[in-house]
Amino acid sequence: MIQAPEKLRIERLSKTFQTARRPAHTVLHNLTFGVAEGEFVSLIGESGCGKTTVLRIVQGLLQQDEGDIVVDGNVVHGPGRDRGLVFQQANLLPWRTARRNVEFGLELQGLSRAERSAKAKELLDLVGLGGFAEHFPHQMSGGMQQRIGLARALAIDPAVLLMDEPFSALDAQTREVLQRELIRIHAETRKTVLFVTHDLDEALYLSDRVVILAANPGRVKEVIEVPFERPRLELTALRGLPEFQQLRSKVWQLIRSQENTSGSAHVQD
Ligand SMILES: Nc1ncnc2c1ncn2[C@@H]1O[C@H](COP(=O)(O)OP(=O)(O)OP(=O)(O)O)[C@@H](O)[C@H]1O
Repeated sequence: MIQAPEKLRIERLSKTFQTARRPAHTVLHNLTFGVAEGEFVSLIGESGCGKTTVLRIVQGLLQQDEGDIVVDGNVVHGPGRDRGLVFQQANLLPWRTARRNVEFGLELQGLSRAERSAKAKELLDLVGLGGFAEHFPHQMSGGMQQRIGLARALAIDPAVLLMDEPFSALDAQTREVLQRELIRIHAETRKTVLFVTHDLDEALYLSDRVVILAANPGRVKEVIEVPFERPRLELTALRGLPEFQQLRSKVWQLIRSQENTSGSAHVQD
């Protein structure tokens, strides 16, 4: 149950794409949900149902046709430091060290060099890369680069952290390690997180609630409370619980019922 105040509110969001070569396509229609302070919410739904579009609108990179994005009770317009985004690819600046990549977002804030460096080091410690501050991106694995991307997003101390399939390009083992790390970091920072994934187990493992989107147009189909206590068991152990299997199967049925009505579902079973 949500007890904390709402940190992020997505209110009656609608978006239609108009392109010269395709008929108008309404991707989102009247999409409404909220994320409470400190809560971890995942968005899941079939491929093309509009998950990334929601995140881009929340981030302010894309303009909605109708509806509001409300952060801390204020309607926001355009990008802002109150929202940090982690993408599928870390997109680090290759000529900068890990520390200087994390410092990037701090440079616009008028902090002194010493303050920036101290903050970046603290965040690199948080993501487990304290010993790699002076390494360049090409000297690091994909998983390490994603950790730096997370540290960079956290550097601006956003009210809401937006994550768009941040682990989907990683191998299964690295992915599990980073999922575990994200649970720890979320527990330590108590950040409000909106997370997009194709992976049902990942959504159930990480989240307090899972918002299932229906497609064409994208809208909330159902919101599922994830009842497993924190700190959570390892994913492998969680998967063994009958409660987990039942919940998983319920969510899977909800997603599949969309697939039957509207075509392809690319949610990982
Ligand atoms: N800039 C754009 N112009 C036109 N159509 C777009 C644009 N961006 C997204 N779309 C369309 O909007 C729909 C939703 O795309 P979106 O990427 O939000 O879906 P998604 O649920 O994140 O998909 P996936 O799970 O495959 O990443 C798709 O049909 C896509 O082709």
